[in-house]
Amino acid sequence: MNAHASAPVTITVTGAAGQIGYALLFRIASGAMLGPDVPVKLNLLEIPQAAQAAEGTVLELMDCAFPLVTGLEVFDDPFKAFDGANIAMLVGSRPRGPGMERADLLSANGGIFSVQGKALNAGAADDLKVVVVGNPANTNALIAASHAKDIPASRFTALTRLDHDRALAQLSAKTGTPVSEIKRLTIWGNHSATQYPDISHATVAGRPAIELVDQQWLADEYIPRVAKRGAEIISVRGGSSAASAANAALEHMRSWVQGTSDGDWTSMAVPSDGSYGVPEGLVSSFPVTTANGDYSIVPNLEISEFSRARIDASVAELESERSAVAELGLL
Ligand SMILES: NC(=O)C1=CN([C@@H]2O[C@H](COP(=O)(O)OP(=O)(O)OC[C@H]3O[C@@H](n4cnc5c(N)ncnc54)[C@H](O)[C@@H]3O)[C@@H](O)[C@H]2O)C=CC1
Ligand SMILES: O=C([O-])CC(=O)C(=O)O
Repeated sequence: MNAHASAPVTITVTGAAGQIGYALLFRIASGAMLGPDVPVKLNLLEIPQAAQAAEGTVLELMDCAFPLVTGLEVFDDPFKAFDGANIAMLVGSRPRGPGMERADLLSANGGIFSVQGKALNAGAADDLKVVVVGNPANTNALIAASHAKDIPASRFTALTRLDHDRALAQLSAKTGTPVSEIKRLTIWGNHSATQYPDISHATVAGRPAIELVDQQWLADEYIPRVAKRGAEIISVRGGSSAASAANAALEHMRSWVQGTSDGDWTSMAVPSDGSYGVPEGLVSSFPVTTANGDYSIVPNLEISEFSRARIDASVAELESERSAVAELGLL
């Protein structure tokens, strides 16, 4: 008799031999993403030069004897790796180094996502869910979606959960309140230094967050700290965030599949439906709730002038990235 109630979910992780891949795969295999009753088949995609290292990770995954793992395979061909994929976690791409902005990676990484969009279109499962982690994540998701004409663009999302979690952690530290007591925080816009971590609708232990902190701290310390945290990690750690990024990617997918809690929301970069004045189609971060495997942008939030200016600035950056990749012929 099959010990598991459900059929295995096929999860393709790209960049499997990289630092995020190494921090992510073991946790997915343990059931931390889809739950303790859901068997998983893991497809690991790498470039040919790194396929052997990914094979080494497979040996280690085997050695964990995870009861939920029903398959483990390494590929260097995206068309094979995405065949039948229910979930695609697009991590594989070059990280930035010190002194670079994420947008500097557009031309280096953009090409990866046009090919992967085509490969997903060719063979992924009908219920496909995609999260793009590789930077610049929002625009890479736009590129992938534009090459997957038969898949609804709404299935292509990008990771701003790490920014969301960083914003929670900083507000928790400032107010001396556990993160579990902080709700309704939002990351708007691009996963870049222009992102806007917004606490105007957030509550801390049931109280409006804006009553607990002063405006100067918010504008001069909190927002830049969260928005530039990636660069801070690179300078202190000597390499870009890995385990925290893997955790955020896992949480992004866990929320999408398992749902957000009542009275709270999370942040995901998703193709805009025109909400909050964000031009349709741009992959921009919004407050979202999730239920039954679908997400919805939280409607009708009041947007102050302070927030409006910041959302607009980040969206303008997304528009310029879209123009840049269109000029590179990547859309
Ligand atoms: N959205 C977010 O919040 C975050 C995004 N990132 C981004 O995630 C990406 C990966 O970061 P790391 O794992 O630290 O980099 P890494 O350099 O350690 O690993 C990247 C892996 O991707 C592989 N790769 C390259 N091209 C590929 C392709 N076409 N198909 C499959 N695999 C491919 C490489 O061989 C390498 O093993 C970077 O672009 C980084 O900037 C990192 C942290 C947070
Ligand atoms: O900053 C980087 O290049 C890596 C990243 O996206 C992050 O840590 O948020």
